[in-house]
Amino acid sequence: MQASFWQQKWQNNELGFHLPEPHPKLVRHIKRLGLKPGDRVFLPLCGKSLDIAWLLQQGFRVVGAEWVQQAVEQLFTELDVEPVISRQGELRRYSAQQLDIFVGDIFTLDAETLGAVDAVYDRAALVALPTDKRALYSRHLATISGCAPQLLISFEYDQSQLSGPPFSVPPEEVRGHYQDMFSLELLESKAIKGGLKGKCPADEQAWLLSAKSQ
Ligand SMILES: C[S@@+](CC[C@H](N)C(=O)[O-])C[C@H]1O[C@@H](n2cnc3c(N)ncnc32)[C@H](O)[C@@H]1O
Repeated sequence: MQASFWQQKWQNNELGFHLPEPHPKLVRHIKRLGLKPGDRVFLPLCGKSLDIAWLLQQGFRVVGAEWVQQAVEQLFTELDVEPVISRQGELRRYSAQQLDIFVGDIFTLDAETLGAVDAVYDRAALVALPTDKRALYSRHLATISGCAPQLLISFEYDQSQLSGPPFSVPPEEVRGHYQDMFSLELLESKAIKGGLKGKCPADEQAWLLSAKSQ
């Protein structure tokens, strides 16, 4: 997926992925990340997800990465917060109290720029990337986050029935990306009511990834 694909989605307001409420699996499973108030949670490919506002309300700090500036501007408008905008290498950083969003390609974000994170929450990030990018992404994410514990939400469906994104990333693929660095626990797997995009039978899965001790 090129930047232009996502730019167009945002420009045309084709935001089927954007939920009108915090993701129920985040709300249900956040405790498993073992976070304390003030801890910093990283949301790769964050869009303007309402999960961000929810995490801030729970007393966490949030850091995100998002390619499309329009998405980030909408996020800050909807939060009713004025960002301080600065340049950081190839990225722009939109900051406010407790919140940093890096605007640009996540693959250009390094650990130093990202800063310390206590957990990663991946919803519609791994599954938004095409096959050839997912292995690169999972390694990059683990590297820049220092193998922070991760709550990952993925989809599994018959890829021949629907072209992504979101792509089907079945359990064996999730394990293939992460099992050398993390212990994986499948927290839940449930059929999506009405199917994915109202068309295709699909399961949505929540995973807890905990770093293996070195
Ligand atoms: C499917 S949406 C999910 C957004 C959000 N996580 C949510 O749950 O609503 C994927 C988002 O990732 C952004 N994106 C795609 N590729 C990216 C990349 N390489 N770097 C940063 N953001 C990217 C897109 O612009 C889009 O907003």
